[in-house]
Amino acid sequence: MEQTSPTYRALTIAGSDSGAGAGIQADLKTFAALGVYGLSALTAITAQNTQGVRAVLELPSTLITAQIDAVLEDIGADAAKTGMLSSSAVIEAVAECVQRWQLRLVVDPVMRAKGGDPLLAEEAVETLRTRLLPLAEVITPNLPEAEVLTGSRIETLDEMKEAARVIHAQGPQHVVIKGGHRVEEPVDIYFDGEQIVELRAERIDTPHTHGTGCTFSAAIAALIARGRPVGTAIAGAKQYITGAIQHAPGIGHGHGPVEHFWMYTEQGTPLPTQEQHWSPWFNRAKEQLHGTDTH
Ligand SMILES: Nc1ncnc2c1ncn2[C@@H]1O[C@H](COP(=O)(O)OP(=O)(O)OP(=O)(O)O)[C@@H](O)[C@H]1O
Ligand SMILES: Cc1ncc(COP(=O)(O)O)c(N)n1
Repeated sequence: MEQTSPTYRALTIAGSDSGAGAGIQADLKTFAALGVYGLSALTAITAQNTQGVRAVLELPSTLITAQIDAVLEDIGADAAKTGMLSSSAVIEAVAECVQRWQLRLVVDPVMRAKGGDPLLAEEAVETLRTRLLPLAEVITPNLPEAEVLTGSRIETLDEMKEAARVIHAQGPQHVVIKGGHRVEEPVDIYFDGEQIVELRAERIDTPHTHGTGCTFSAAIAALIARGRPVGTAIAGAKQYITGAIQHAPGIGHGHGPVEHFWMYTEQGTPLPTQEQHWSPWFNRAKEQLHGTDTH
């Protein structure tokens, strides 16, 4: 088959969310929505829904390394992102792979789920800081994560800007402090080592923000994989996550997921109702079916 455009590839190294709003599932949907072929290396399996995390199984580090090596030896990745890494052992294994494969890396330093359940062991914060932060091209802490990484309370925009500088000094080339947890507007602070930029958006009044951090960091990785400059990738990801929250389908009884394919919907109509988009191949399927005994 004739190839019309390059196939961009991005790898997510993260945990599975059975509710599919966050984690590896959110990342793969984001990659697909942004036209990037998504690869995945699972770090942990969680039994989770929109209301909370019920159980967690961390996978052996050797299996995590084996997944990364398997996909990179064969397919390769133009960019990668990390999500839930759960322990020092996992972080060590992932850092070793990132170095060996020279990956362009977006780190979402996931520490807790939206409902407060821990997703990273406390003992692992130091390993995250010393082993992974220096390898990160971009890091995207939310406010509580930035507080842990800086050891300071962060409330005001000035404190967010100071935190971005402190975290930048720990190794990442680009720092985005996410403001989703602010009571006021969800302003994100972006520092590239020289300039501070405020990324502004209106607060959307909704409980459905499960997986916003995963989706945001996956969008940055996807846009980097597509060859966009890092600053453009970050600003683009902010627009993308804002639209995804705006079009959240409103499912589940807690913090519901966002709509990853929002820009392909018409006025927010969910995709499955738009059968005209798939009518060419679906009509072929119906023709085949009508050619047999089963209707
Ligand atoms: N209610 C909202 N309205 C508009 N933007 C939001 C809202 N909540 C979060 N955001 C944006 O979504 C992105 C993710 O931010 P957030 O602070 O929620 O990350 P997070 O806490 O890591 O997410 P999660 O842990 O739920 O995956 C940021 O760009 C943030 O500004
Ligand atoms: C497997 C996994 N990874 C990351 C998150 C964080 O996302 P959120 O804070 O929206 O719950 C999560 N809940 N589960």
